[in-house]
Amino acid sequence: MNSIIRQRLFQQIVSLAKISGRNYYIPRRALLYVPGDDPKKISKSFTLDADCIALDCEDGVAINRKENARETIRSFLDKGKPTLSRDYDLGVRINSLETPYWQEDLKACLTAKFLPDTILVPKIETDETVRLFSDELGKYIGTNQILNLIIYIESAKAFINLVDICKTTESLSKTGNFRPVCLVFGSDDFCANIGITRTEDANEVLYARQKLVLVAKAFHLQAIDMVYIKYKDLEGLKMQCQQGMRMGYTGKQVIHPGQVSVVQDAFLPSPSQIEWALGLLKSFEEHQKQGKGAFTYKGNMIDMPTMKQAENTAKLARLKTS
Ligand SMILES: CC(=O)SCCNC(=O)CCNC(=O)[C@H](O)C(C)(C)COP(=O)(O)OP(=O)(O)OC[C@H]1O[C@@H](n2cnc3c(N)ncnc32)[C@H](O)[C@@H]1OP(=O)(O)O
Ligand SMILES: O=CC(=O)O
Ligand SMILES: [Mg+2]
Repeated sequence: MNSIIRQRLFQQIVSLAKISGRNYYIPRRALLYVPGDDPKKISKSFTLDADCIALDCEDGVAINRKENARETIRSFLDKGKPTLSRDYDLGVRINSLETPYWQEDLKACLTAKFLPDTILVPKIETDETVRLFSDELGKYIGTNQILNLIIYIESAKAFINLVDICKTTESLSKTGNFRPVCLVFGSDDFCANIGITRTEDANEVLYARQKLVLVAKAFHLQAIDMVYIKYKDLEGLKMQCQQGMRMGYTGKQVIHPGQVSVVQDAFLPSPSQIEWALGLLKSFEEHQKQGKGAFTYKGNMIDMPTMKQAENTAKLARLKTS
């Protein structure tokens, strides 16, 4: 029941934003990977209600299927983006710019009859890579067309260069034909890169996971959390979503249909959190009028920072639309 109420709330907010004509923000709570060489899975992905579908040319596709993946993706794009009951983001994850595949991947999707909404670029390690991507994009699409760009940070070197990567991306986007929208924490590649393996509590990636959020927020980007590869364990997935959300993540990568609704539910505030936030904000306003900066609400001392936290909760839904 709670999830139905939250889903309705979410829909209402999206509709309101559209009516008011504000710049429409695409929420990406679940970013679902679909192997690009699997037409059956691609068709299925359009039935799953995921906020973001990433047709994958990269690690979900075997080396000897790269060509097949880009051709399959192109044939789906040629048919046009399927209209679903609500808006979603349709993207293509190309291969890393360090590989011999990425230019063909980009060409295949940018010369299709209909463009994807978004290009997801994995394993970006330096701002030079962003320049290279921007130049290549400019060969195919005009200045009146803007694609969303999702950047993957998944190595030690990428973390060292993260601020430069974001600064250059922001600056190039002012004149280029892309708009940076998200940073993704590629935890699995990150672990491989620094020579460790993932554990259930994810303590080994804590610093990197937090750093990604910090920089994403500084550049007004959405932060997409790591994949939960034990895809049949939905309780574990929910706990990891809540952990990520508490850190400031706005969404999570998913690999299986069963993960979509768990993640999308987890990345909305619960009705009780919304009620708490709205009650607190009302009470704050009344106390301000009485000249009281600090007061008690439901047993807790409230002042300006707590009010701002309540505002964050109340705005979370609005954040998805502004
Ligand atoms: C670290 C990273 O880079 S993560 C990104 C790269 N990895 C990926 O993209 C992996 C994506 N996921 C998958 O390929 C699959 O989910 C697997 C291999 C993990 C499991 O696949 P299956 O054994 O087919 O799972 P399962 O049988 O439970 O699937 C149930 C249904 O969902 C479909 N399905 C499974 N995964 C997906 C998906 N990612 N997208 C769309 N549909 C899917 C199956 O085709 C099947 O459909 P059906 O019931 O109509 O026959
Ligand atoms: O691309 C994602 C990852 O975890 O690696
Ligand atoms: Mg990766």
